[in-house]
Amino acid sequence: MAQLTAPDAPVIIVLFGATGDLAKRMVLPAFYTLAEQHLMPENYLLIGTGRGQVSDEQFAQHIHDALTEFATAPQPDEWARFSSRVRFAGGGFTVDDPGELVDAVARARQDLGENAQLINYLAVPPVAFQGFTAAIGAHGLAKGCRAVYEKPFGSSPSDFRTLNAAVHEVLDESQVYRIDHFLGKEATQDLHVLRFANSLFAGAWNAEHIESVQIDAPENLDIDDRAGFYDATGAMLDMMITHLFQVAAEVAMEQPASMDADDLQSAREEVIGCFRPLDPAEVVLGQYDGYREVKGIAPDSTTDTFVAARMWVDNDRWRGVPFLMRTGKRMAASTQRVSVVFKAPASTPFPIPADGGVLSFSLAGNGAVDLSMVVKEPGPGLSLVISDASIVLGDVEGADALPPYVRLIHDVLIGDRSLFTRPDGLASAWNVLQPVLDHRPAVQPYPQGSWGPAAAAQLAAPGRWLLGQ
Ligand SMILES: NC(=O)C1=CN([C@@H]2O[C@H](COP(=O)(O)OP(=O)(O)OC[C@H]3O[C@@H](n4cnc5c(N)ncnc54)[C@H](OP(=O)(O)O)[C@@H]3O)[C@@H](O)[C@H]2O)C=CC1
Ligand SMILES: O=C1O[C@H](COP(=O)(O)O)[C@@H](O)[C@H](O)[C@H]1O
Repeated sequence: MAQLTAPDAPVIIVLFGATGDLAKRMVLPAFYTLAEQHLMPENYLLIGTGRGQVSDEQFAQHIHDALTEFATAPQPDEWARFSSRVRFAGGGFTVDDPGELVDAVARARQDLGENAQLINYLAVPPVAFQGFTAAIGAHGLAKGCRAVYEKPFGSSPSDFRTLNAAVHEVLDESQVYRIDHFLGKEATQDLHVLRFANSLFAGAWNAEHIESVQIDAPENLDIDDRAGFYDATGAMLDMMITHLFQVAAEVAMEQPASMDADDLQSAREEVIGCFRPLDPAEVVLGQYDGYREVKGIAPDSTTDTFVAARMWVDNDRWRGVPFLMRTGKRMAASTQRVSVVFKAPASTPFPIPADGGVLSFSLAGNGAVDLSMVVKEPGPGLSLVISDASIVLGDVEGADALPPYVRLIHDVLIGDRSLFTRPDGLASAWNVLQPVLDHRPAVQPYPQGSWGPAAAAQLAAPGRWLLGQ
């Protein structure tokens, strides 16, 4: 891959939700990493904003604390350079009252020049997207800006449509960057690279050769201190309609005309239009035992902390191939694996073990690609066994893997939208979910540390989930 470079033009970043959970875990450490790796432009300012009154010094200290807790404690020289570019504009930001933000941006423009690229980063809960977008329009911060929206972009099909229309009243689509950080993972990008660069897989990437696709993202994590957000969201929206659908689209898409941002984005987002609306009978929802006792969760909550689904892709390439998806909190393991299970050969001169041909991608960390194959057990007889070969992406020669938020924020800085989602894809994703929203399956309990409700195993029949059973 081409070496990443810093943009030339000065940048002003306005970070909404700057003292929130996502900001401290991911976004602020990502900006610091970009600065440390000389991937920020020479001149930039980072303006945090929120409803409270926070001084520039307090905000800088907040970032320092976040780096120390969630990344690594910054080196004094680098920190001095970074912290001198940090500001905070408090007092909230609404259509009626811009608080301190408009003045802060005006001062930043005086310092950096009128040609500075403005980036509005909305690291706030989805419920706040619309109000901030309207205020960005009302107070003159929309013209020429790039606007980054966290996920989920909307909380229901109608909310998505309303939000999308409200965003387009203020911003042109080309200004909008909807983040799905699974698209920024190294191994997710290998889903398309490996396939389109190796004829070994390109020719076999279809229903004739593939038996099933499994996208499995169990987590043993709890909901930490995100009870309010999580109880209103649940696993289906937090993970499935967002991350797992985008990863499914990376597996299922047709070859893009080129690797240009528009072509890659089109190939991925268009195939979501072929995902068949889910049959509620092919969806299992679960809630782990003890969830309702978590602080901040309603005692009668029916929120899903687990979802498993069997989805079908209605096009010639994928007809008849189940896409099995599963994710949940407080499960037996934390892993993120996409497995392409190849069919056994139609005729063989010997009986072969099951599950021999599996190409799988570990999306966690820097990622890995694993191939399991049937081989002869070395020795005198003809005994067949399954053996694995693994490519750890971080060990590939020349590897300089970037964490997903670093990669995606860098893409925003240089104006590359290829790894961001598009409204047509999101509209299709909501359509796929609609039957389950209309006829929601009952939420079944499951023990903490398990693989979810027993009914989920049935979705994989006559096969099985490769992980955990
Ligand atoms: N946390 C995580 O691990 C991840 C989060 N995300 C996404 O990031 C976004 C932010 O999540 P997270 O940081 O956890 O959320 P938080 O609940 O921590 O909210 C972030 C900040 O947004 C401001 N805020 C909250 N509610 C409102 C409101 N109604 N109106 C105006 N401002 C508000 C608050 O700032 P103040 O009080 O200063 O105004 C708050 O500190 C969400 O869309 C989430 O889905 C995505 C991936 C992972
Ligand atoms: O967006 C989210 O993703 C995380 C999992 O992300 P990763 O960084 O571990 O790959 C998930 O735990 C969280 O609930 C969800 O909001």
